[in-house]
Order: sequence, then structure tokens, then C-alpha cells
Amino acid sequence: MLTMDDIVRDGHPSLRKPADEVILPASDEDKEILNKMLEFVKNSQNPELAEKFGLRPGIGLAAPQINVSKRMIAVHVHDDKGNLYSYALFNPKIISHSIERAYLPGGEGCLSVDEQIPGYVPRYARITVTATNVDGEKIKLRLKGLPAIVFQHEIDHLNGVMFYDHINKEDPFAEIQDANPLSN
Ligand SMILES: CC(C)(C)[C@H](NC(=O)Nc1cc(F)cc(F)c1)C(=O)N(CC(=O)NO)CC1CCCC1
Ligand SMILES: [Zn+2]
Repeated sequence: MLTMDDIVRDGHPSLRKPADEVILPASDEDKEILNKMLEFVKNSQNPELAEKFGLRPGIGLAAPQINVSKRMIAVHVHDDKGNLYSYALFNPKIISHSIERAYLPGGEGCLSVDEQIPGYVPRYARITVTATNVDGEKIKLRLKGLPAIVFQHEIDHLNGVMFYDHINKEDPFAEIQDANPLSN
């Protein structure tokens, strides 16, 4: 199973390198990696396993974070209505988004960033994502709320973008145009 030791930290070149498209149909190796990524995120939310293996409670993970420069993400998160969004995806792509933006009022963190970096991270409030799931099926997702935030954070990782790249350097908590804070 993956542990925090498998997660590279800020400063590692893999986090700033645009990841390569996964050739489909995916190889057994790529499927194995993607399944392990989703397993990690699920395990990290299990108090016993998190405690036992020292896992930070994650809600998403991108392949560059385990030093695999391929366009693969795993997300396991509940929205504010308690609906579970659990996905292991190849080549996710944001094909459209709202003008309206949203942000987590407490700012964002990252499994690859050990220190707190304060500030609002502007995200699109709603996005439409296409991808191929681990079983090879093409899917289209319309997302809002926390799931939309997580998908944008993970897809950023595939493009070598870190959450703090989006924070206003002059005033980290400056009001964001056309944005609403998420009530998480
Ligand atoms: C880095 C860490 C703090 C562990 C973060 N978890 C998180 O934000 N949990 C959370 C947030 C809420 F708003 C409500 C709630 F119920 C739980 C996380 O997993 N990630 C995943 C990551 O680093 N992927 O690369 C960072 C998140 C910041 C915004 C989306 C993903
Ligand atoms: Zn991250």
C-alpha cells in the first residue's frame, strides 16, 4: 500500500513537470498505480489506518505526487450533502467551467506541502470534466462545491501547478471577483 513515504514534497521536480497523457487502453501497470492511489486516499480517511501508518487524511491525489509523471488522479470526497465522489481517472480534462468562482474560506493545503501557506485559492465554482475511468469507460462529470475544488487542485498537479501559485501575493486574503466562499 502507498504511504506518506511515497509522496514527494514541494521542491521535487516531479511537481513542476507537466504529466504525460496515459496511452489508452491503459496498461496493467498504470491501472495498478491508479488503483493504489485511490486506495491510499480511502485508507487515509480511515482513522485506524491513518493512525497506524501516519497518513494525512487526504481527499485527492495526483500521480506526479508519487513521482509518476502521468495524467492520473484519484478523488474520494463527500460533498456538503453527503454524496460520495470516489473516482480513479485517466486523462481528466476540464472541458467547461462557470465564470463564477469559489474558494475554501480556510485556504488550501497539499499532501506534498508540509507547511501551511495562508490565502484564498480562487477556483471555478462549477466545472465539467471528461476522463476515462480505471475500467476504461469514458465519463463526463458536472461538479460543484468541494468536489469541484478537489478536481481542480488535482488537475493542476498534472500541469505542474501548485495551489499557492493562485494566491494573491500582495494580499493573500484579498476579495476574489465573482467568488463565493464554500461553506465546508
Ligand atoms: C492536504 C490536506 C489538508 C490533507 C487536504 N485535505 C483537505 O483539504 N480536506 C478537507 C477539506 C475540506 F474543505 C473539507 C474536508 F472535509 C476535508 C488534501 O487531502 N488535499 C489533497 C491534495 O493535496 N491533493 O494533491 C488538498 C485539498 C485542498 C483543496 C482540494 C484538495
Ligand atoms: Zn495537492
